[in-house]
Amino acid sequence: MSRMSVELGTEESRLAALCALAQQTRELMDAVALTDVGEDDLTAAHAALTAVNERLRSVLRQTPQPFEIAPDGTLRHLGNAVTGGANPHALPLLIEVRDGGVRAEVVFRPLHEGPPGAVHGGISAMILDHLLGQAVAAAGSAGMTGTLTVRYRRPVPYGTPLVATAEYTRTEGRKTWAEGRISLPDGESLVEATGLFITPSAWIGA
Ligand SMILES: CCCCCCCC/C=C\CCCCCCCC(=O)SCCNC(=O)CCNC(=O)[C@H](O)C(C)(C)COP(=O)(O)OP(=O)(O)OC[C@H]1O[C@@H](n2cnc3c(N)ncnc32)[C@H](O)[C@@H]1OP(=O)(O)O
Repeated sequence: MSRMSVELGTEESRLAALCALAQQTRELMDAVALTDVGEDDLTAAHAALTAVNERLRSVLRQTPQPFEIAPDGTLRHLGNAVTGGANPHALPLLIEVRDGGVRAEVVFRPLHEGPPGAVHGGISAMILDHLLGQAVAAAGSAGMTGTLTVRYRRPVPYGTPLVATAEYTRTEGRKTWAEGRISLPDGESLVEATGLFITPSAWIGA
């Protein structure tokens, strides 16, 4: 039996197929947001999607893909709304941990529109919430967001490569603070955030 035939049909192979479906779904959502086809095409697409929807709903989980240890030993959360490869809502954001902070390259899409021609402020806040949370987790103080303060300095464009970064700042007991921003590649900051994250007592057995 070849190595390929052993891997096919494993859970990892099924998860890869699920992530590919999620990516196709993102592209579908982008197409729905931008399509300018006529009513006949819209009606036909609706019928085709109804059939796909019914097929997928024939077997449903109670919750999205879990937070888990991947076969390569890394933590992953394929169901996460910001980073999850299996979640069509996620960009998905790929976060690197480095130099005492976290960093991700982001290209927002027309799907994320808030004010005409710019990204919705809630979407920017969501990305920063997650990135700050990841920065405190990387510093060893994982927690839930208690407060998030966002300063919107410039409209955030979609279709443009941007950089999002965050760093741990300090800890007092179960409270940890972090700060971050979404910037243009030249470093100009568009949105800045500070956040307080609280480690629930249950996570530390306190
Ligand atoms: C075993 C599992 C291990 C898991 C490991 C995970 C690894 C992570 C890896 C990768 C990270 C990914 C990154 C994700 C990022 C995304 C994060 C989100 O979007 S989180 C969703 C939005 N946030 C909520 O839904 C919170 C809802 N609120 C709560 O659950 C509680 O209120 C909580 C945990 C925040 C606090 O509850 P209490 O019971 O633990 O804490 P009390 O005892 O009430 O307060 C402790 C101290 O904190 C202050 N405090 C509490 N809530 C506050 C708040 N909202 N703002 C300011 N201060 C607050 C209190 O005044 C108190 O301060 P004093 O000690 O008296 O000085």
